Amino acid sequence: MDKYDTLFDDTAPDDSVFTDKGALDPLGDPDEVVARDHQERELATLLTGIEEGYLPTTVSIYGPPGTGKTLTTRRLCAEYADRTDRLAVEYVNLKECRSLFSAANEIHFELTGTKKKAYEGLDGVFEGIWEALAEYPDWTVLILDEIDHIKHDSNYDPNDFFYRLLRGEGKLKRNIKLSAWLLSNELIDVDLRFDSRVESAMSDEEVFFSPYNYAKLRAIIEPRLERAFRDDGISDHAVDYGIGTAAVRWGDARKALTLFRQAGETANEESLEQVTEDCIDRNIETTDKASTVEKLLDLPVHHFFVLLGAATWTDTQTDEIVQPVTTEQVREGYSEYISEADRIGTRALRETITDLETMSLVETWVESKGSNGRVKQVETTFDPNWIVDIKDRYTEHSGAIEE
Ligand SMILES: Nc1ncnc2c1ncn2[C@@H]1O[C@H](COP(=O)(O)OP(=O)(O)OP(=O)(O)O)[C@@H](O)[C@H]1O
Repeated sequence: MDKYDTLFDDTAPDDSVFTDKGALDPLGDPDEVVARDHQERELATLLTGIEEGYLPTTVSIYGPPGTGKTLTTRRLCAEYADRTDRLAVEYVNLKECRSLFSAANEIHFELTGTKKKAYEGLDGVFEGIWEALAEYPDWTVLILDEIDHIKHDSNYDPNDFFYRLLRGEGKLKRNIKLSAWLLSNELIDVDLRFDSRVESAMSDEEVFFSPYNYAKLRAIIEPRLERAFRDDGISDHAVDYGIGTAAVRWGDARKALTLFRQAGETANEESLEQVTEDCIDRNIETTDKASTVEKLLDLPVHHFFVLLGAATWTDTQTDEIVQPVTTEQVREGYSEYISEADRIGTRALRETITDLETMSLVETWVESKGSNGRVKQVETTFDPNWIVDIKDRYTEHSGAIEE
């Protein structure tokens, strides 16, 4: 027996509580969309509009993470496209796009399999998009996932992107019937503050995905638990408790699946016969932390360092992080990380704090300080050590500038 035999022997699951752990993979494609009847009906009504010759220019599909927006929208569109020759559906995820040019190019790539060169600019990319769509069926739904990752960049602002997408000359000239379905956590026009020409080109259609309550989460999770765990691999109490906790804390199916997978791993590590409530309890914070860290790593550079600025004030005696802090302290903390030439001004910093509050990463409130007037207090909604711990990872991941 060589060292690898021993290694594989040691790590092979032994009396595992799982029979098919993959059933808890949130990226896996479930057989059925459940508990979204209302949204499925709304989306189907929009799609069947082509039978009367109408699809809205835009549909805003929004709601918190893990509420089934991507799954439901893609599934509905694919099912309908299978039933008619008149509709094509394309899906593009914009999460990794660092500029508006690259976002448009990603759409171009999805339609043609090729990318445009930078010198062709946004106009060149959109011309390529319209040329490609001219060969498509009568109607096209373009699903743009994580559209909230689109931000102002040094060459274009989101209005330039949307105006071309909705009212591009090449589109009007070729009479292309394109409906852009915009998936995001916040309502996109509120988030990006569109100008009036973009506002007027957008339709009012909105479909909201609310956080899952206990009953809905149970309908989604229970069939997956049955596949994932062996008979008696998880106690009924743990199932109730895990789903209840996930519904109250997050309403997010992705986090609920992750919580049960990690709880199962804890049971295995401790050679337990069953996943218990205690296994669930011990993984709640891990699940919270994993999803917060993912969110933090995706923040734009100044948002990240402003937030870090709010998380790095320490007590000189105990070395523990102190919160809440004032806006002025946030600014000082932020200045530690970003060189003077690259820093944003006070007004932009205040707006960044407001953005962070909208993303539920900080809470703020105003306190009266007697003769010193009223002072805004800022506190992270998560353990501040989490952002301190990932500073280097963030810098590597984003190529951010540091002093
Ligand atoms: N209604 C549902 N029926 C079955 N599975 C679901 C449902 N909702 C969510 N899930 C599971 O949760 C996973 C995450 O859902 P989905 O990606 O659609 O969420 P989302 O709202 O688009 O999230 P985000 O805003 O983070 O992109 C799905 O891949 C699926 O495994």
